[in-house]
Amino acid sequence: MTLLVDVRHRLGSFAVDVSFRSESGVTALFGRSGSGKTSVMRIIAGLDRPDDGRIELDGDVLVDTKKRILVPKHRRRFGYVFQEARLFPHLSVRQNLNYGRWFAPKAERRENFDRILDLLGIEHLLERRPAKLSGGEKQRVAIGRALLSSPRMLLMDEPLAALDDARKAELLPYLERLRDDADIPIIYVSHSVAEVARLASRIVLMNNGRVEAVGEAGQILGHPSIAVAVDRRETGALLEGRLHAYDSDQRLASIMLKSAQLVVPLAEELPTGRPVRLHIPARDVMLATARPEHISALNILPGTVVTLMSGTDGMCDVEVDCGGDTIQARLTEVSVRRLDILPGKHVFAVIKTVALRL
Ligand SMILES: Nc1ncnc2c1ncn2[C@@H]1O[C@H](COP(=O)(O)OP(=O)(O)OP(=O)(O)O)[C@@H](O)[C@H]1O
Repeated sequence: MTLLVDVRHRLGSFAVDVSFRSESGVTALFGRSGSGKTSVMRIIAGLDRPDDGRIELDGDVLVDTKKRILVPKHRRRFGYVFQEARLFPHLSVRQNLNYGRWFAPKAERRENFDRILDLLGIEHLLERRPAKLSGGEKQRVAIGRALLSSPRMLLMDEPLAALDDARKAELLPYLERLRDDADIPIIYVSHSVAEVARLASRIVLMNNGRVEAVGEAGQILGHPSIAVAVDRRETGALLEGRLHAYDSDQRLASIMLKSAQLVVPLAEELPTGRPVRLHIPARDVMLATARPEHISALNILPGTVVTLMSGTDGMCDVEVDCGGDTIQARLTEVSVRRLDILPGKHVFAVIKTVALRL
């Protein structure tokens, strides 16, 4: 699946001018509040007509202002999930789900009801009314309803924003399953680095109505331009690995990276071999020039300094290659000078275990 977006649109004093391509998997529209994410999503959805531009999905032209083509919203066959679930309160979960199914063209009304119930873990909720569901359960039903319309693409606008942290944590694994098993491309609007780090395959970084950068999630989250979207405190490296082992007594998982291993807190066991992602904020990484001893940190990785990027705040971000994975550490300029940190120097990256979360 390839979505091509190249549009310009004025909203009062705010101007949207974006151009990007999105492939399958989850493409996150990521940026600060007011950067224009929802405005772009509305144009893709067909809720707003852009002043100028083109949108194309797999060669199918949805918008071409020059040729006066504007495929209406209901013909675009997209599924939508918003911040709030917007379920019909007077209908049961089963009836809400069937409502979604009704929108699928008959020829494409795939018999995937059971598969979707299983994917989202909602089979036990079928006879309940929305008022008797938690926020996370409501969102799972809303996602199920969207999927049952056999959409060509799923548009999700901050689907976790209205949930508390516990419910967010509960819903995230379902969104991961959706990404990995449902075989449907997703455009996901978010301003949360934790969500995007966990879910996005690609990131379209938005700033003031424009695209600041586009690329693989790890590449964008580790790039200095990410500062337009997140506070510097949150920036860091995104690493991919596999669950190697789980210690249920200590509730610690061991994650195999390219060649290094990390220990990460994990409340519930996951199958070994499962791919996982870890976002390691640079502020939670220290550097030492000799292997530290008598230290509480469980994660001490040998590596080689690759680059140094000085900020304007007396801090310096140091990239360290640890056996093929690049980790970022934020140090004061004073420490950089004191330890004589330079490209090529051998160091040990010390990562606080409790800062890591799967
Ligand atoms: N219909 C409109 N008329 C005028 N200005 C608008 C209109 N819709 C949005 N805006 C402005 O456009 C800018 C971008 O808004 P948008 O909702 O797209 O941002 P966002 O990145 O999705 O933000 P948030 O994360 O807060 O939802 C904001 O300054 C907003 O006030």
